[in-house]
Amino acid sequence: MASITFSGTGRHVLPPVMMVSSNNSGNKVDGVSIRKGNRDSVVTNVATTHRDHLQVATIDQKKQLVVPADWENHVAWKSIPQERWEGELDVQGQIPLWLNGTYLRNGPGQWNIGDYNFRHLFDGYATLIKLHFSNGQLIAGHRQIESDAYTAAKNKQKLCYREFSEVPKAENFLAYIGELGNLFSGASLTDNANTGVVKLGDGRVVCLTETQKGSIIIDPETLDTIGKFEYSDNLGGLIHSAHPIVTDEQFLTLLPDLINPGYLVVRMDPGSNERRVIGRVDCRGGPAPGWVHSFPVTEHYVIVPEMPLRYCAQNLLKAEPTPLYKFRWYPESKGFAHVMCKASGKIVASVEVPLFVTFHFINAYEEEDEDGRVTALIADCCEHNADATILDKLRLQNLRSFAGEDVLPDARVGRFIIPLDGSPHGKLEAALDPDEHGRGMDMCSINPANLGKKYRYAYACGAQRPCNFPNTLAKIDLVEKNAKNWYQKDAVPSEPFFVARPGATEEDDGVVISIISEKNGGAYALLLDGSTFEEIARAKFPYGVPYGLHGCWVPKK
Ligand SMILES: CC1=C(/C=C/C(C)=C\C=C\C(C)=C\C=C\C=C(C)\C=C\C=O)C(C)(C)CCC1
Ligand SMILES: [Fe+2]
Repeated sequence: MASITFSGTGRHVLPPVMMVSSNNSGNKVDGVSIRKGNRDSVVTNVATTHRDHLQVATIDQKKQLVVPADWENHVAWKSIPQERWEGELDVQGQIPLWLNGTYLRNGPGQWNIGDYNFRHLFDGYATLIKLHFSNGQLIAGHRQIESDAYTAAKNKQKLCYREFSEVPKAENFLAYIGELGNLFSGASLTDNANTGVVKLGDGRVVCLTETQKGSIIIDPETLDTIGKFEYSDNLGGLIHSAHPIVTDEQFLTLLPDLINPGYLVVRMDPGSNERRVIGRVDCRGGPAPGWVHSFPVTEHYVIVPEMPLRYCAQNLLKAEPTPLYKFRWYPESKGFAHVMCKASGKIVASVEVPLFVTFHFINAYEEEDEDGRVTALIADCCEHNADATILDKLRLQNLRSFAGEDVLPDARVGRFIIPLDGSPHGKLEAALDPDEHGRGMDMCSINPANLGKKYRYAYACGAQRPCNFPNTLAKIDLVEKNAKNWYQKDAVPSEPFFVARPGATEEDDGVVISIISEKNGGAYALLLDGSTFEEIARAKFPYGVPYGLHGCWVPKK
């Protein structure tokens, strides 16, 4: 393997040892192996170019290694240094004594196999973090999820499954033909459950991604991988929404149908592995269903968003990523919102809406007239101004290279107004002035007691510009239409997750948990007061924790 160090004049801290690697002869970070005791010597096989103040070192295309000179400092985009860890953290401030339980956060935390570097944020192998709160104390830990994709990569030291942007290279033509077969059967799709984690009504904790096979049961205490969550029905299909709606009573999700463009709306009861069909929505645009990373519900309805960013079979088959990865933007196919009655499965509205791009719905509720009749549904989401280029902005090279440059596309709280009176069109507008949260907005949570109901507060990551990635935590007041923002220079915070105080009557009575990755290689757990949005406690990790995606709360039994 090429032994490389960084060119340029800056000092480089020796990065930590990587796990997906069998070679212990040198230190490695994201596959970059560095000769011990000789950290500032010459790069092998690497060309250095200068872009403004940044030095970008690139290696040959086959290895895809792109190492900006300063990326090694920001721990947000750096693979986690070891496979597992657990220990008590020193707490500055006061953890509320009522906060007893475990916060779990999932996300892609390992972006390399040996010296092979992944390209996209969403490619990384799932890293599960826990923060266990008990009587004011905090035990933290992390562990890699043992998916088939991760285990195979570790054992064979190569990519074996199709990730978000990474595709295993076929060794010859026959292998390529076999690969195509594997793609159609789903065998080559990843089960790398790196996106979310949910606690089902029966207590099982499941990590999820977009593939159905990437539903993996874990132990919330030890973070052990228990095994696959096998759906026992015959509904088939390969993908589902990465964000099911999960309550103590039910699990609702969408199964996109790529053959006959549409979606099945399905429900699963606690204790069961069998999903039952509530109803089906046929797409109104084509040629494929829109990507449904998430969807919203109200008390009585499921809203099926049909986004013009649609799954794309050709792109799924390609060996090299396209700018929109497995998707394609079809503005001419338009955007729609379909409304299905949860009880009957009937579609009660299907309206055309302005073009939109969203990964995450925040919440939805029913608007009533004075006689209590539901006249419209309101659905809020993190909306990227109908600009799908956000996907490419989340390439690791962009995240690592453009820190501090104002390249994050604008985003807003997109509010859909979906009439139920038979009108053919719905509306989409900003729920508040996007400048309130720096025109950046994603990774949201609410008080779960308000799921599907009229609500006032959303917590999300926002932006303090200039930035290339959301870098604040925002408490958004949808009634007063303003936001409180938490910001710390060079910090990359993950999704602010709201935990309600037991017995609370106010919507924002609780704490907000986030994990902050720091430029200097550090990381800490942060607790903000859900009401004042002031810091109440922080606890430093003894090692760098990268950025992660979504979390859940497992209360003490
Ligand atoms: C989409 C498909 C796949 C994989 C998807 C994965 C692994 C993750 C998607 C995660 C998303 C959309 C997270 C969104 C985060 C948004 C952020 C941080 C925005 C910030 C901007 O302001 C498979 C599994 C490869 C299968 C095909 C489809
Ligand atoms: Fe998500």
